[in-house]
Amino acid sequence: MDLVNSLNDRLLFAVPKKGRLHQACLDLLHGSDIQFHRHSRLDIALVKNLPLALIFLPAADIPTFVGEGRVDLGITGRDQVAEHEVLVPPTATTGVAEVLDLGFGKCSLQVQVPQKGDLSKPEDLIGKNIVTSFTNLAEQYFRKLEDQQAASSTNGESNGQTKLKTSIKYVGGSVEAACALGVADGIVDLVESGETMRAAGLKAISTVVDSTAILIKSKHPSDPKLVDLIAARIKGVITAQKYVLCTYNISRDKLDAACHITPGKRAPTINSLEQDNWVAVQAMVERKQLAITMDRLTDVGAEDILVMKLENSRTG
Ligand SMILES: Nc1ncnc2c1ncn2[C@@H]1O[C@H](COP(=O)(O)OP(=O)(O)OP(=O)(O)O)[C@@H](O)[C@H]1O
Ligand SMILES: O=P(O)(O)OC[C@H]1O[C@H](OP(=O)(O)OP(=O)(O)O)[C@H](O)[C@@H]1O
Repeated sequence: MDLVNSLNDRLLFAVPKKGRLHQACLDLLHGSDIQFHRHSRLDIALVKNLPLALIFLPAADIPTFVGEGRVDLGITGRDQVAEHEVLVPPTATTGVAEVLDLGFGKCSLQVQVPQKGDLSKPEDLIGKNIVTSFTNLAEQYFRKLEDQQAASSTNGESNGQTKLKTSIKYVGGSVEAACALGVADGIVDLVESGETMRAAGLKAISTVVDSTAILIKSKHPSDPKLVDLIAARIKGVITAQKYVLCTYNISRDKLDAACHITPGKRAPTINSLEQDNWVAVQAMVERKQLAITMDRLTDVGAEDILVMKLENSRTG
């Protein structure tokens, strides 16, 4: 099969080929009924049931391919998009547009320094050595810091474009080792639980950007209708993961209090029961609020509270 020719007339969708976002993306594709078979060692997979091809790329490269318009859609971290967009002028016709926040892959890009030592605030790192995988964001961050410092020492007159005093060096991974190895005074790296940072004897002193995985599209996708369809399917899966369906019985005189606790996405569904003055209520509840919602429903007199997992959804 001539794989490259069979990409013609297909929407191209980039997915992280490895790393922290890979499995969650595969689960999302599965939930969206995007069916494909990926041959081993091949980074392209044709989708069987839609005019779509998946391109498996490193998360860091996805904003470039989507931003240049070579690929129509992609999933990557907001941090990676921010790193790429630093170099895209605001008026450019290239670059990416965010379609949807996917909620997973939560982490923060933070400035970190050794726990033991004299460095305690970002300004202390001006003129020192920084190691990071996010050189554009780090340069932008320290440029702003240096400009602010220059402006305050010259009563507001900053000359803006002088050479950066802080040295920013790129490494592709294991950034946290740089301070212990004497290569850096501080690092700019991702933190989720903070375990990696603490294990390396580091502490965070500032946040450059907060991140989650996002669905992005090029500014001129080849098939905007198909982009909308894929986005709607993915949104359906994300919403189904975020909410559960809660049902309960309650007497009519307590209904107002109960509906206040479970207002649903639009409004709760209320059906009369055969028993006088009793109704059955059905409403979507955010999964993370579930336990507290059930406690409060019980307090106002709800009975027979049942919770159901959502398989998929299409909501407004
Ligand atoms: N610890 C983490 N917790 C949550 N999300 C993370 C974490 N680390 C990274 N991410 C997200 O995943 C994206 C890809 O990072 P990751 O380090 O997994 O990629 P990679 O360099 O391609 O993979 P690998 O590190 O396996 O070579 C990051 O840009 C960020 O958005
Ligand atoms: O706060 P934590 O939960 O410890 O997670 C943060 C770590 O996760 C990522 O690295 P990853 O493990 O993906 O490997 P890498 O260093 O090769 O990028 C990131 O670069 C941090 O090192």
